[in-house]
Amino acid sequence: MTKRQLILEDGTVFIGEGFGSDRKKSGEVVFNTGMSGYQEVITDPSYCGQIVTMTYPLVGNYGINRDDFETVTPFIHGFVVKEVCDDPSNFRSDENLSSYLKANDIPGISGIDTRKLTKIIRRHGTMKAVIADATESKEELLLELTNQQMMTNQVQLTSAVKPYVVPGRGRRIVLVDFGMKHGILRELTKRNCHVTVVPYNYSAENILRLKPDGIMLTNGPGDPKDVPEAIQMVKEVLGKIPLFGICLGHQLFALACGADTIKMKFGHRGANHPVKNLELNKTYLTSQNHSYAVRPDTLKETNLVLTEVALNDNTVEGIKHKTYPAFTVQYHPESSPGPEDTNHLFDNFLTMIEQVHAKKEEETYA
Ligand SMILES: NC(=O)CC[C@H](N)C(=O)O
Repeated sequence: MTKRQLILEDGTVFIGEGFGSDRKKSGEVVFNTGMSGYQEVITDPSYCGQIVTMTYPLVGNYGINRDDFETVTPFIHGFVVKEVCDDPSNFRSDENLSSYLKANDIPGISGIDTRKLTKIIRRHGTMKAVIADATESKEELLLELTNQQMMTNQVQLTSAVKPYVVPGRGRRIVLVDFGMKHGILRELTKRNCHVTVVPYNYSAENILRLKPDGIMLTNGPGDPKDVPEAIQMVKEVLGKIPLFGICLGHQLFALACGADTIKMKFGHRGANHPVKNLELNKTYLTSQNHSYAVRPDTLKETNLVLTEVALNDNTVEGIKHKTYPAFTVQYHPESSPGPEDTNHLFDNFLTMIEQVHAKKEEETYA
């Protein structure tokens, strides 16, 4: 095994063993607290450009299988673990983690103190980092890293390029793809929806032309303010078609309604984030992956209602429109990976669509 190094922007150096690809790559280093679900994490496009470290100490033990991909092409820039398992044991396993990362050009580093790394990120906030061969000069790598810009406009890389249809016999949903996790598509097709997936910059006019029963905004990487086309589109479809948004989709909806977003110090990434639904007075365990959040103080001047908050730090986790059929969540009701406590939100979306249709019919035939 080759010795590799992980260098952080603040000069901290971790030496470990390489696995996966042996190329040098930099990115924003973040941590995920899930105890399993590494395959879904690696293939979640919202991590585009990030180096992900898992806080759970053993990763790779059930291998990589053909079922759990969240996208075909992974977008993460590096993977950091305490211990990597090269001999997975699971009936679904097709290959080990290292060979999967190697095939997808993603460098990995193992054998480092991931608790220490996580504590540094928590104290300092997320920062730039690079994974490189241990023989490379630390000073030069650090200089290179300091001069590098954090990645922006990642949605352009992760979104679908052209629209496509996943046929079904149920309600017609336009799914605006900012870097969609396949879990979202799965939840819609499971409910027989006829889904038209469209790119991030598809106009409101073109969406309305498809005569959808509902519009869904997916998750996606980076800063929501990097996607002004989508904010404009949401403004134009709002009130016309029922809308549901997840994660980046939630942030874009908030911006379109006049609220603001901020970058968090180190974000939320994991499979056990407690969220309280203020309307139902119920707490759910949720799967999360976000760096940005809606500013609660900016909701006052909008037509939005705060519906859910994170119990760990009061982050805005859910909002809805006061008058229009539209609601969004910051967390992942499609889970993958994580608990399925909030899977019913897809049913709520379809119920909302039925109610809008029933009302329209009533008005037409009254
Ligand atoms: N998973 C997501 O959609 C993440 C949204 C946004 N990129 C953030 O980091 O906050």
